[in-house]
Amino acid sequence: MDQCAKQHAIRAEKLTKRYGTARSGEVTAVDGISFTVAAGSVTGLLGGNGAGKTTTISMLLGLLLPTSGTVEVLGVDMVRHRHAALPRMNFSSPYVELPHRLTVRENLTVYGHLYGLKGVKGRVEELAEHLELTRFLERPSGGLSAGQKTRVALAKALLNRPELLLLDEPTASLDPDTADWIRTYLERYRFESGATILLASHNMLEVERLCDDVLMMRQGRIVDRGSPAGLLSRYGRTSLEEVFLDIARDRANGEDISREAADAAE
Ligand SMILES: Nc1ncnc2c1ncn2[C@@H]1O[C@H](COP(=O)(O)OP(=O)(O)OP(=O)(O)O)[C@@H](O)[C@H]1O
Repeated sequence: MDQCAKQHAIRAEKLTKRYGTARSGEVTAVDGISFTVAAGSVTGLLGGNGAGKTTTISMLLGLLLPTSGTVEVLGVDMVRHRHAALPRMNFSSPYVELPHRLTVRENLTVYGHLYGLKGVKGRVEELAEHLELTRFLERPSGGLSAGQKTRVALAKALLNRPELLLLDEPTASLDPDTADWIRTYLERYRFESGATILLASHNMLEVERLCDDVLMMRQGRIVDRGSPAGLLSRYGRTSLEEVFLDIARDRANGEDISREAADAAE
């Protein structure tokens, strides 16, 4: 592995995705973005509804082909050789449901076999214990609460001990207590495994707490990036929520910030 791949878990160059729709013509969901994600970091992908976060994550996973540009994950070109990277990464989203009728154990076991794991039974039980799911293992997945489903989705995403974990809104629609539990779990997982985590989130407190680095998207472009503390100081704000609103509403306080932001986003 070259030095670059060791430093960067993700490297995207001029990544673009256009969707063609019969009714409204072409939509440019991701518009020539270039960015890196440092290995071992927790990086937040932020932006308003429709900014292009899910499309970006789908290209990182190799689920969507870019219209143009390149994307490298763990040193692997995801357009040409994604099968070399997929066993080393995983993904969780509250919007992707596991088959409802299968029990939690059956679902996790099926995924364990799909990932080609050895010792699937033991791994399922270990994760069930870590994520406090043991008593739900024989229950159909469809009958679980949102918080329980999120923990099952996370267990599925951790089965193969991923070096890169992509999370789309990991605490969406969870109560504050359950959301806090998930965040604490993710902090511990990152500390213990050294994994890289890229998370898309609309929860600014979550991002301030978990992320070392933040990529801000608007209309398919990365319009700023930096550490939460760096962004607060650059925008002269006391919370990331205010920074988010400044960026989402294109309300940079004077030209200096616009220029600094453009430099940071490069
Ligand atoms: N399959 C598709 N066909 C056509 N347009 C799409 C498709 N998927 C997404 N889009 C459009 O691409 C743009 C980016 O969508 P995307 O889902 O990536 O944004 P997002 O940042 O994840 O939004 P949200 O926070 O609402 O989930 C939007 O304008 C959306 O309408």
